[in-house]
Amino acid sequence: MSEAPKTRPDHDPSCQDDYDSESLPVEAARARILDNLQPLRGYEQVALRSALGRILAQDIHSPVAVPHGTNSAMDGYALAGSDLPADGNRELCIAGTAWAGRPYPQALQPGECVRIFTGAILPDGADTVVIQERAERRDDTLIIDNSTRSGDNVRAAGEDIAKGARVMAAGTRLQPAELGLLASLGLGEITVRRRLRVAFFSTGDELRSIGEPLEPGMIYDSNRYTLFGMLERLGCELIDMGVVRDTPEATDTAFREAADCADVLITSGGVSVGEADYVKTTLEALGEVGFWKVAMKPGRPLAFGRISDCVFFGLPGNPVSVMVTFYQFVQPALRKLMGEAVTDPITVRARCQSGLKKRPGRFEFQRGILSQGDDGELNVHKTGAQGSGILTSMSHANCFILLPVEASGIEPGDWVDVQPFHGLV
Ligand SMILES: Nc1nc2c(c(=O)[nH]1)N[C@H]1C(S)=C(S)[C@@H](COP(=O)(O)OP(=O)(O)OC[C@H]3O[C@@H](n4cnc5c(N)ncnc54)[C@H](O)[C@@H]3O)O[C@H]1N2
Ligand code: MOO
Repeated sequence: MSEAPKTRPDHDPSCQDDYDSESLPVEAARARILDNLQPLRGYEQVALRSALGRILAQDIHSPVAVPHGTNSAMDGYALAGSDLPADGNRELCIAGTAWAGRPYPQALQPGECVRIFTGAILPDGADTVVIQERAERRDDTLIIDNSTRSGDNVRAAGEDIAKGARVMAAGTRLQPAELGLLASLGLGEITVRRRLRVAFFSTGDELRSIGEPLEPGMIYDSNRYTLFGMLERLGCELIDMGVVRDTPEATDTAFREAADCADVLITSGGVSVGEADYVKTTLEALGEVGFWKVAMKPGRPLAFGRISDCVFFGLPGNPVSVMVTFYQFVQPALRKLMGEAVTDPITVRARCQSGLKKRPGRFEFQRGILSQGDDGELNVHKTGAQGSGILTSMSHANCFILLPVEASGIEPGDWVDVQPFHGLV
């Protein structure tokens, strides 16, 4: 019987590393990227239904008050607050009906009320609605008690949005609530930022595309699919350049092509120090390298630079490193280029239920599963082995466990900072 291979669950063979002085701290790298980028110019007019996920180009000021008129929040009877009894009961004359969309056309006289339905405009002279459960109708007479206060059950004109008020700021990503809000203002066409054109390719002679046979030593190219998903979600216009061979010539040609047609180029692999890693040297030859090493794990070799006007990100080849560097650096950068108002992702404190191995000197983004205990406390545990090639660790996770540079390991029961994927990925 053959012996099963020996595995060390906490051992990460992809990163047996010391962090040299050239590695930038995570925060400095993020700042260096964001400080270097400005939102790109270019707007387009789109129909409201095509605006989902797009970035608003201009502030929106409301052309109308919302609600448009003062109206009833409940089914009942509209009357003047001054006709409410201070104590005991009171009889009022029911003068007519106000329907939603068909207002009662006259002003109320003292001692009168009208039958009213939710959403119907209050007639002149009325400022209060008595709900039907608190009133008794006898033919055209209404008997009310003293349980209603003046102004009850009424939605004032403009209580949600005053006419002329700023309802949305430029830089807002339009979500379903915003589409509804814009529709409530009667706006059918919206000015949004143009889409960002992002070219991407994988490097590596070991990569095969889906459908091709896998010869020994070959693997399927997964990074282009992860990148596709992350970029598509952000609403980018994608230019998928496939797999580029590990040669200086092929890398040079691909860089030039991308720089001609894209705002941003993202590559994966070939950014480290191996003989076949041509990304950094090609970037140096054709453009400028901002930096290429960050004191983090996973994702230490991360190149940032420019080829003329095209912003460049060279992500490491390891599949987890691609995702971590994308979410931590590329995504905020793309958002800024798109003109989106960028906010930091939220972090929460959680009690760590796993022991976590870590060496000081680099920031680590371990993958975790965050849950809430019966006592309401947040707990997190890691998703098994944390190697940079173990993509299931991202698929099973719902958060990053953030381990700061100086941390040297976590004992079960320690508190840790956690960045939930919700809103991030
Ligand atoms: N002597 C050193 N070796 C390495 C260092 C180092 O500092 N000194 N850094 C290590 C770290 S950390 C990483 S991360 C990798 C990054 O290297 P590259 O960006 O050059 O990436 P590759 O060598 O091309 O690939 C790494 C790994 O990922 C696999 N891969 C690559 N592309 C894909 C893809 N599209 N889909 C799926 N998997 C992919 C590739 O086969 C390798 O296994 O370098 C370390 N080495
Ligand atoms: O595998 Mo490396 O983990 O990107 O830092």
